[in-house]
Amino acid sequence: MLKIGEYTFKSRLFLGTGKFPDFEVQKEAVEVSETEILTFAVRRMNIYQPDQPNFLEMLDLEKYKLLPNTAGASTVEEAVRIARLARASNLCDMIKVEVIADQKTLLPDPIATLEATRILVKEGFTVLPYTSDDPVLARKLWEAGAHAIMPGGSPIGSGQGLLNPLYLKFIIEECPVPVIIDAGIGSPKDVVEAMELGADGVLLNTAVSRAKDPVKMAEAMKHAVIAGRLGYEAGRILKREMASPSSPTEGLLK
Ligand SMILES: CC(=O)[C@@H](O)[C@H](O)COP(=O)(O)O
Repeated sequence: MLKIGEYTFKSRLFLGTGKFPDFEVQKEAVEVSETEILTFAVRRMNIYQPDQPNFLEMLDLEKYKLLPNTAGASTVEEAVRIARLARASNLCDMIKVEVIADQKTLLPDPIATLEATRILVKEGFTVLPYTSDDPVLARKLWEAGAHAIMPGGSPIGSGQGLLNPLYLKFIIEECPVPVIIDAGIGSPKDVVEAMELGADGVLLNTAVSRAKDPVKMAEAMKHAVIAGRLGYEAGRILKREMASPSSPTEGLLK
């Protein structure tokens, strides 16, 4: 079971809801993934235009915990305002803090992310900051009270997988709260790698929504999370340079 703040989840797959070809495919992909946590940009919601179509209306919201995110924010003030707006709209008190510093790399602003995290923790939110793979910053975030840390595998939407598994491992080993690898996942192989490193979960969007068959990919990601977690818990063998026969020959009659 995955525990974040006061919430408990069976699934360790967090699914983003952007860029699906249409609502039907999105609904099917979400269902088949068996995710329990859906993230979406508050700015993308039609909070101001309730008459406009809204993908949340397609889903059985009893089955999912919503994780609004502050995508689109580039300052502390914007991120905090978006989080408050999400809570005031009864979306959820969990918030993924995303403060983007650079439009080319979509890398997060470390200082603003830390500051927004401090403010939102004090206001009683369950806070999950999206961060880079910097272990020092990750420490500062959980010291500030973040309920989970979400380091990026590689730039958002790039599908490059885990560029710095060593630093991600440092974060995972030190962090006393769950670590969710967020962004840059390209295929189920990347998910297995993240989970085998010991990540508590993965958050992905583009790899599913832009796959040739998003529904099939959502199912593949579900299995990858389970396989990677099982592999981590089972404990892999050590890598060795030399071969070692699968059927030991010692003790056999000559
Ligand atoms: C949906 C969301 O929160 C994204 O900002 C997230 O970081 C996913 O990134 P990918 O699209 O690379 O999976």
